[in-house]
Amino acid sequence: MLIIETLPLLRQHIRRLRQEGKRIALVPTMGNLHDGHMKLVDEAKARADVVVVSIFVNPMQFDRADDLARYPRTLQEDCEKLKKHQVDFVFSPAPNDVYPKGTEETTFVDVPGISTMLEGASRPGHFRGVSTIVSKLFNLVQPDIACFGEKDFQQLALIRKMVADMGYDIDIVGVPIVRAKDGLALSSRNGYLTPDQRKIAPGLYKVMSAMVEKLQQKALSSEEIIAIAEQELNEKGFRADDIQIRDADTLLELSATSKRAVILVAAWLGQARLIDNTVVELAQ
Ligand SMILES: Nc1ncnc2c1ncn2[C@@H]1O[C@H](COP(=O)(O)OP(=O)(O)OP(=O)(O)O)[C@@H](O)[C@H]1O
Ligand SMILES: CC(C)(CO)[C@@H](O)C(=O)[O-]
Ligand code: BAL
Repeated sequence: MLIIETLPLLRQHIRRLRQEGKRIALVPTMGNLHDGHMKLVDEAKARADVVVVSIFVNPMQFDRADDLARYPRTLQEDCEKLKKHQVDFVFSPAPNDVYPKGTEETTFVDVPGISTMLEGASRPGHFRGVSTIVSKLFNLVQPDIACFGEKDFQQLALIRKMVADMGYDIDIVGVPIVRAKDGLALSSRNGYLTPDQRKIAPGLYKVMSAMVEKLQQKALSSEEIIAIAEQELNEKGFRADDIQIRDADTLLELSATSKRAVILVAAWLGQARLIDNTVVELAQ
């Protein structure tokens, strides 16, 4: 496994791989890798000749300086895990090389609509940062496929629209959420939880699962289901942030023609803002 830190060296290897006709998969990450990331890596491995994992804590997608400063950086442990999964290349560039002019003055990619709704409204500028860095990674790595987790449901929708709108010839693979045995979706930010908070954390999945049942029973309106969920979360010790039931295909409000709903939950637990989601097929 080769760890590459500079853009010219990465370009050199990509040029060679393309000349050799290799099929390249990209797995973009911010590091502090867990089994969720490894599932992305394994999917990539199964679909390509060469796997490139990028590890870059992208300053442009953080709307809060404290969130960026404390984001866990564990490059050595990450590389050991990736080596065990037979990854070929780790790309771990320095922020100054990715953004030589800083993040304010640089050219950006913005996906209208999706980038300002839901998580985009809670985290202003976040999705502009995501679409810009992913676009830059696509240009550098020139992958045939790229894997993203369904845990970041809106991010996956954003990337799919960017790829369609910009005409990238890249197959986007969505990978189902990997959970701990107690239901908690794996996430780097789970590391911010104290042992007591970690015991409360699966409550987010439980409340979300109860929302699924209520939605399928059709006895309550979406507003009523959301209000109950907020109350349940707050009673468990969370601070409910944003709870939504949307059309899974458009991310807009549910309508009579919606085929699938997505329940999106975001709640604070101590220092961690946890997110989760689940898709519900709607009987017509
Ligand atoms: N539990 C999971 N199951 C499946 N995919 C995941 C999971 N957690 C993260 N991913 C995916 O891994 C990729 C990199 O995510 P990232 O490095 O931000 O990790 P994270 O654990 O989501 O961290 P964060 O705390 O920032 O949310 C994204 O495509 C993300 O959706
Ligand atoms: C896709 C991504 C690596 C871009 O920085 C990030 O948003 C993430 O980890 O999901
Ligand atoms: N996995 C999403 C990246 C972020 O929270 O910034």
